[in-house]
Amino acid sequence: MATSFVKSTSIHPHISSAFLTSPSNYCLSKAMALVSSFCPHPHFHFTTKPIFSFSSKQNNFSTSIAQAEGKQTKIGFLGLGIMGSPMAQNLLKAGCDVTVWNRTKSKCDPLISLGAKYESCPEGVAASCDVTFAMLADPESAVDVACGKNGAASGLSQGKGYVDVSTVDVATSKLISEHIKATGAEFLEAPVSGSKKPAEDGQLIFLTAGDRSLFEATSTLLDIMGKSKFYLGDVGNGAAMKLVVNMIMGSMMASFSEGILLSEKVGLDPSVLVEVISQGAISAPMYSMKGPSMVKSSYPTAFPLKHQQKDLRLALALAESVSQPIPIAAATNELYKIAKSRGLSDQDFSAVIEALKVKLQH
Ligand SMILES: NC(=O)C1=CN([C@@H]2O[C@H](COP(=O)(O)OP(=O)(O)OC[C@H]3O[C@@H](n4cnc5c(N)ncnc54)[C@H](OP(=O)(O)O)[C@@H]3O)[C@@H](O)[C@H]2O)C=CC1
Ligand SMILES: O=CCCC(=O)O
Repeated sequence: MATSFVKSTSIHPHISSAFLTSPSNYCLSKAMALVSSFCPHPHFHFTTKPIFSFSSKQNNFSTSIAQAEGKQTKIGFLGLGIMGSPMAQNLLKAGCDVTVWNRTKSKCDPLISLGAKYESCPEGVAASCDVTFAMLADPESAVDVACGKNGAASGLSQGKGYVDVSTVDVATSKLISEHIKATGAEFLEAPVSGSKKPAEDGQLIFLTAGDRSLFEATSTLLDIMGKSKFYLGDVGNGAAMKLVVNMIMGSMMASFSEGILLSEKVGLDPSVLVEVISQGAISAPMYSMKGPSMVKSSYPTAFPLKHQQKDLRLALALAESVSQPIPIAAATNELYKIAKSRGLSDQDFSAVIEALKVKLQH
């Protein structure tokens, strides 16, 4: 059965909710929540450098105890793209000991300047860390980084953990899990819902599955990077949930694009359409966030279009595997393929609207 956990801010009875929700106190309240949600693990303890002094009577844990033990958890992060960079940065800002690697080394530099350590290959990161996170583009890169030459698996052993937060398909996640577990290490898949801004704000939603003990041991870290986490059972369930969510999202964006262009063609102001939608039953943050720039044909990249098409492709294969018809998603996938063929791969997925633009015939 799935279990969901929302980060709690009811830390201390004497701290008012106004204090906790004040922007200037948000980080403090979040960090306090994290300390109170600490879960012990048989092999390693996740501790962060104290950014303030706080003890929780509930679990008898305090940063000072962890310091006295002199065992700061070492966290690895592989893949520093749009998502990986802010996620790793949030771990660093929370005081964690972070070691990074990225295929293009220059993307490590901003994190190194914030205090991150660097290793020259995934194997080196996994060997030097207690738990290693991976945020990679697609199934191919996720497998390569985890299981390839000098991949993370070569540096793993019993007592370590590997958490893959990339969006991949079920078979890929199971394959990675098998390789990781063959080393004696634990595995958790944990794809995320939420884009660039939620990643920056530590507001992601983790869809996890795999070793429950690793889920519990890393919950403090997931809470630094996210606002909630779901534990969904066996490896593959997190990947499947993520693909279903992104299949819906891709179709929503395609339908929204059609609406914007149709409203314009019949002489309506598409900005007013965006406003009307925002007040009604079909309102969604995505429409309000992306609509105004789409109306101006501007697509600043948060979620690259190529990744949305990848997710639709993987969702179609998932549906095929269980003979579930998904005709809307199939048509939507074609639209994203057209957008890719028009050179829009690296733009935001909202640029799919460009695939629907036709020149008027006179
Ligand atoms: N952006 C978003 O809003 C969200 C994205 N996701 C998912 O998260 C994952 C990462 O997304 P995002 O950060 O946006 O993507 P980016 O394209 O910005 O980053 C991709 C990362 O994968 C690395 N990479 C790509 N190919 C390889 C390879 N062959 N070997 C090693 N490393 C490789 C890139 O390295 P390099 O820098 O060298 O290119 C980079 O670090 C994807 O699975 C995506 O679907 C999930 C939720 C939201
Ligand atoms: O995989 C990308 C998801 C983007 C989002 O949830 O806003």
